[in-house]
This record gives sequence, C-alpha cells and structure tokens, in this order.
Amino acid sequence: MKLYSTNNKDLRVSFQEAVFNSMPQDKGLYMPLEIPQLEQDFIDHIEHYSLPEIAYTIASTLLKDEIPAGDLKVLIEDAVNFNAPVVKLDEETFVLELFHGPSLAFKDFGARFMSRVMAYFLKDDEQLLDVLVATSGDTGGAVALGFLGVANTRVTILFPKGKVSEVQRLQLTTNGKNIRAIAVDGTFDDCQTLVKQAFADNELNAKFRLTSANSINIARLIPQTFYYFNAYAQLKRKGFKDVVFAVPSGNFGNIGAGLLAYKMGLPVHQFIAATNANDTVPRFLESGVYETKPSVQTYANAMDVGAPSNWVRIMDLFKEDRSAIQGLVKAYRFTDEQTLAGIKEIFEKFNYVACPHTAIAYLATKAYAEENPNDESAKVFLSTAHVCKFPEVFPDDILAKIELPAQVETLKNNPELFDELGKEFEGFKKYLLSK
Ligand SMILES: Cc1ncc(COP(=O)(O)O)c(C=O)c1O
Ligand SMILES: N[C@@H](CCOP(=O)(O)O)C(=O)O
Repeated sequence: MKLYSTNNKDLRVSFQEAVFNSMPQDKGLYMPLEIPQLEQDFIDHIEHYSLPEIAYTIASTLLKDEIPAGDLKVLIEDAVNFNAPVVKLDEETFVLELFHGPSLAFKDFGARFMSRVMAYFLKDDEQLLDVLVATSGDTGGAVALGFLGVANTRVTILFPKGKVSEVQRLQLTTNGKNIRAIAVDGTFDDCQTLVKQAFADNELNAKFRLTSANSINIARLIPQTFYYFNAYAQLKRKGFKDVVFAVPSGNFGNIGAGLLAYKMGLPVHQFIAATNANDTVPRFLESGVYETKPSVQTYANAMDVGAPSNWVRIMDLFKEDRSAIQGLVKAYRFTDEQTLAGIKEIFEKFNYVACPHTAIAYLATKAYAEENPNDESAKVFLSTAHVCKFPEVFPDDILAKIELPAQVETLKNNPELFDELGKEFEGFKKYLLSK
C-alpha cells in the first residue's frame, strides 16, 4: 500500500512510514494511492463471515504487501476481540453498538489496531516512540488502554480541562506506566492544534520520535471500515439488501471510514452525517463555504469539534467535488434541547438508552426517514459510546436504568494523575522538552 499526501499527490510513502509519521510534513493527510475493491464474491456472501474474518479480509486486501498474512491474522484477532452487534429497534430501524470494547467507545477499533500495528513495526533497539493524542473525551481512553504497557512507547494525552465527563477523565488519568495526561485550559480544538504544532516543530522532532494516535493517522481509519462491512453482513442475515448509515460526527473520522468502505465496494444506499451545534460540515454542504469556527460545548462533548480534521480526506476521496458528496451524504445538526428530547424518545419508544452522540444519529435517521418515506432500506444509526460515560446528561428515570460495567467500577478506586497547561504552544513545548 502506497500513500500520498492530500497536499502533494506526487508524494509516495509506505504504510509503515505513514503510520509512524502520522502526518506528512506538508500538513496534508495521507491517503491510499489505490483503493482496492473487495472481491465481489466475498461481498455477495459476506453474511457467512464473522467480524474477525471480515476484518482480516479488508486488512489483507489493503496491507498484504506490508504485513505477512499470518502476522496480520494474529494481529487482527487480538485487536478485534469484541462484538459490534446490530440491534433491532423496529422493522426498519437498527442501532449498531460500537461500545463493547475495553474503553466503551467505538475508538477501541482504531486504537487497538493502531497500537498493535505500531508494536509490530517497532524494533526494541529503536528510539522511544512518543505518541501524542488530543481528545475531546473518548479517543484518549481508547488510546491509553491500547498502548498501556506497549514496550518502547510513551503516550501523552491532551484533554480540554473540565470538558470531558468523569468516566472519560478517569480513563485518561488513572493508567500510569507509559501513559501521561495533560488537562489543557482550552477546547478540544486547542488540544488538536497543540499536537499539530508539535509535529511541525523542528526542535521537538530533532529530540523526539513523535507520532499521533488521532484519526489523522491512517492506521486509525482502516479498522473503522471493519464494522461497516460487518453491520452489512448482519443486515443481510436479516434479509436487507439496502442500508443507510447515520454517523454521529465530530472529527469525521468515523464517517470517513464508512466512505472508504463504500469506495472498497460496500453497498451503501445513503450516509447521514449527524452533528451537534458544531456544524462546520453541514454548513459547508449547504453553502459551499468551508468555514471552521471555535467549538462550542454541548451534551455530545466528544463531537465538540469546530475544525474536523478528516474532512480533507473526504474531499479528497470525492476529488474535491461537493456535489458528489451531497449525492451520498446528507447532513443534519441538532441542538442540546433536541438531543435530550431524542434520548427521551428512544427510551420511551424502544426502551433503549442511548448516549447523547447516539441520540443525535437517531434524530438524523428519523429526519431522513421522514424526508424519504419510500426508502425501504435498513436505517442504521451508529452508537459510539456506552451510556455510563455521560451520567450528567440523563434524567433520573433513565439514569436508573444504566448499569455500570465492571471496568468503570474499578476506575473509581484508582488515583488520578495529570498535569495542567495553558493552550499556548510554548508551554506545551517546554513541558515536552523538560521530560
Ligand atoms: C462517542 C463519540 N461519538 C462520536 C464521535 C465523533 O466521531 P468522529 O470524530 O470520528 O466524527 C466521537 C469522537 O470522535 C465520540 O467519542
Ligand atoms: N471525538 C474525539 C476527538 C478526537 O478525534 P480523533 O478522531 O482524532 O480521535 C475524542 O473522543 O477524543
């Protein structure tokens, strides 16, 4: 697999280089030079395959020249060792639960695959790998667990102070070992900017071997295609041929992976991008003007992103043609008030508790179904995080239904350790250089 930069189509790097560089020097993002199609026979019979089998088929189609088949199989079976069930709510409405991994969010797919790929490529005698990651809530926890104890790596997680939930914060700050966390006095976008500035800084690059575990890293995106194919397999078993996916979106990595899956041959009738008030992409699809804005805080905190880093990848996938994207991707945005009403509606209608991010995808599914009453496709909204991560959002009667998974109970007994910094790059740089 060769990759180019969205800012330089002539650049060529291997997958291994792209994973460790995470971002090209020209500040674009890496994209695969060729997007291979999965064999039609595999797609036609996908309902006969398990999630690890599907994941292996996709990964080997993309990475066969980079990781030998036997090693890749072992890596996939270790990384993707939890389920992603499609749960039926009514005749045409389904929820794809992506929170059954160790950190209780869909990020486990990307983070576990990426940490194992890096560990596979890393040699013991190489310089320590410094993994930087900005999080608005969930990525940090998944990356921390994915890399905890991985030899020759050190992870630095930047999170916006006071803007992540308690469970999310505990997941970031109670690990110790090779994981350290920094509360930044700013927003997620500030954290993301600090990480990008670090990659562009000569002094830091001379001293450290820096890489990113954010979805700017191509190794995060590839494994997120697995669950789209796997959801399609489950729906085929239920007799559906056409699928609509509604994706709660912030940095647009998740829907970007869905669109990559589509380009690899996954038959999808429609994608729906669902956002909170941070609506840079819905505004762009409507107006053609791409204008990032400082992020605002919402109940769906992990989607509080004003400058979605993966949008350039999606534009690149569709050759910068907004109308081609508009044909395949509908976008909707919802306020906090609507999100709360959505949570209550899902509970009352289906006796199902959905997190605020998931509720936004549900509302978008509903809006799409109302606008397209003749579309008989299975409507699948992605549930991206376990409800226990956001207890402060739920009314008491719904809160009472939420069971705490064992790993969350344990977290509460562990001491928290984190440093605090402002959002200025100089302070962050000084911090890194002093350690
Ligand atoms: C729970 C949850 N839902 C949705 C999102 C948005 O996903 P993406 O940034 O890939 O668009 C995130 C953060 O990434 C998240 O943590
Ligand atoms: N919503 C994310 C933000 C980081 O995005 P990523 O796509 O770079 O992982 C989070 O939960 O941290």
